[in-house]
Amino acid sequence: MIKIDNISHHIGKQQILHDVTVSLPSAQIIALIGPNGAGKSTLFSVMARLQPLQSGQVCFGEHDIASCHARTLSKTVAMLGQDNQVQGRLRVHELLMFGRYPYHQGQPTTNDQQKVQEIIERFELEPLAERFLSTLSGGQRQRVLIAMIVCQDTPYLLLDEPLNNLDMYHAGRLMRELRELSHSQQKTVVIVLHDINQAAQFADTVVTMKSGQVMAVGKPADVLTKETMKELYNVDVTVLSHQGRPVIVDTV
Ligand SMILES: Nc1ncnc2c1ncn2[C@@H]1O[C@H](COP(=O)(O)OP(=O)(O)OP(=O)(O)O)[C@@H](O)[C@H]1O
Repeated sequence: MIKIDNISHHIGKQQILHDVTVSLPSAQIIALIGPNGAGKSTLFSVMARLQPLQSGQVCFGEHDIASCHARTLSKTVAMLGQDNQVQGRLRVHELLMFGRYPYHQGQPTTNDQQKVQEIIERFELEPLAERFLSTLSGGQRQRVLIAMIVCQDTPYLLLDEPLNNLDMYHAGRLMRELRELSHSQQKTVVIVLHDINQAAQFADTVVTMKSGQVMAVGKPADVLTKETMKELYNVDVTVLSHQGRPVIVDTV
């Protein structure tokens, strides 16, 4: 379980997060949704200790981020941010091996090589494995970055808009792979999504955020309602149902 307790965060004089308190269940896909500027990325940065914890507490299972050793944290939580700079003169398989760094500390073992190969196959990256990152398209680069995060093999993954640049096939493939990882390997995947229907189709739990606060937590069918969409995005929608899950149609 991820326990987020009373997290407030200021940047300069502006308060970005207001007493965020939420418990997120393990071994699930948890979609974090909300309008632009709601504080989703800021919350992720605080959780992954990329920004200092100003108040409150975050625990990934038994690990409290305030006291957790850096190497332990890097084996516990992996995060894909929105602003990813990658070194173009690296080949894809070399970048994936970077994801294994917390384990090999610069000296990869056969186990690390096997893990990288497994992820290359799982994410259908064989045709790209020898390519330099500088030669990849935006969507290909995004797929490789996500694969690197998965190579880190942490029980908790924080993915900030991973579907950016992905076409319909690769977006669906990724969401299915993440669901498989969460259910068969008990990984807890928290994923910021702007595509509400991806959240509706794949999430086990949906968390909504607005103005630096958590508004609701629950199953997609309970949270993704006409009223919630109006409150969050000021958009009028029709909510249909497909195989027991909501489908949101913008009806403006
Ligand atoms: N470095 C910064 N300096 C000042 N304000 C910032 C900074 N970083 C973020 N903010 C502000 O904090 C608020 C929350 O931003 P954040 O990136 O966390 O939102 P978000 O929910 O991830 O948005 P989006 O969906 O647009 O990615 C926004 O109002 C943003 O302008």
